Amino acid sequence: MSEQTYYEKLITANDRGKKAAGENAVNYIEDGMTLGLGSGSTVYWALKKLSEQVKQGLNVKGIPSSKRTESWAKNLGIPLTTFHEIQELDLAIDGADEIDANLHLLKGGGGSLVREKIVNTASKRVIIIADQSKRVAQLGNRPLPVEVLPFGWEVTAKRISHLGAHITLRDKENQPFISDNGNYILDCQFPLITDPAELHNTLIQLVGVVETGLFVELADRVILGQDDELHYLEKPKGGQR
Ligand SMILES: O=C[C@H](O)[C@H](O)[C@H](O)COP(=O)(O)O
Repeated sequence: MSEQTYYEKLITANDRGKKAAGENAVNYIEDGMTLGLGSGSTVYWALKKLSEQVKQGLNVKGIPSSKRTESWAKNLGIPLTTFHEIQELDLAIDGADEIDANLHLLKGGGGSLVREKIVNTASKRVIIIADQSKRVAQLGNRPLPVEVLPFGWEVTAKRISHLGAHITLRDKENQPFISDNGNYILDCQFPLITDPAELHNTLIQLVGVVETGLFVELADRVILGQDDELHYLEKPKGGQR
């Protein structure tokens, strides 16, 4: 079964929620905008809807946050640009693996966290789309993806484990998973994460760590879907980008 056919099966309420949230996010796109195109199965639906509007004459340009998104966008006829041409984007639309009440995110389930963070931080506004199951009281129910340099990854993993995490080197078909940037991903199961900013700041200082999947104060709005029903979460007042 192709990846696209798999996504389009829409078996569960959460599958249908991803579609509803992804399609709804396209309402925030205006003619002439430059877009950050996030990664994952929820973003797939946003791209599909966006492609319909592009066919009807909407003028936008996007920067994809993964090779997979780039290939989808090309197949769907969405015009692309690069950071060589433009360094600030109007709006990024991206998925997430966990979302807490402060709109802090845990991301990287698909291994695209580095490019996603570059794209999101380059965007004036970030809208996160997800099914309702991604909403959590506290981040860290699932392992935190951390992208690391392959050289000496064992040393980096040991240092992270000293911070209290159980580490698994992500694999794909019995080989280490390689990110779009040629790096490894360590899936780090911490006890629940009480202070995402502090944990990110600690991890990012370790030599060998390229980026963490903690996205703190980056999301401006979250659209959560379950079946056809949508719920919106706004960044708490006083939050900064
Ligand atoms: O690396 C992957 C990304 O962070 C995705 O945005 C995240 O895993 C959510 O993916 P999905 O929409 O497939 O649940």
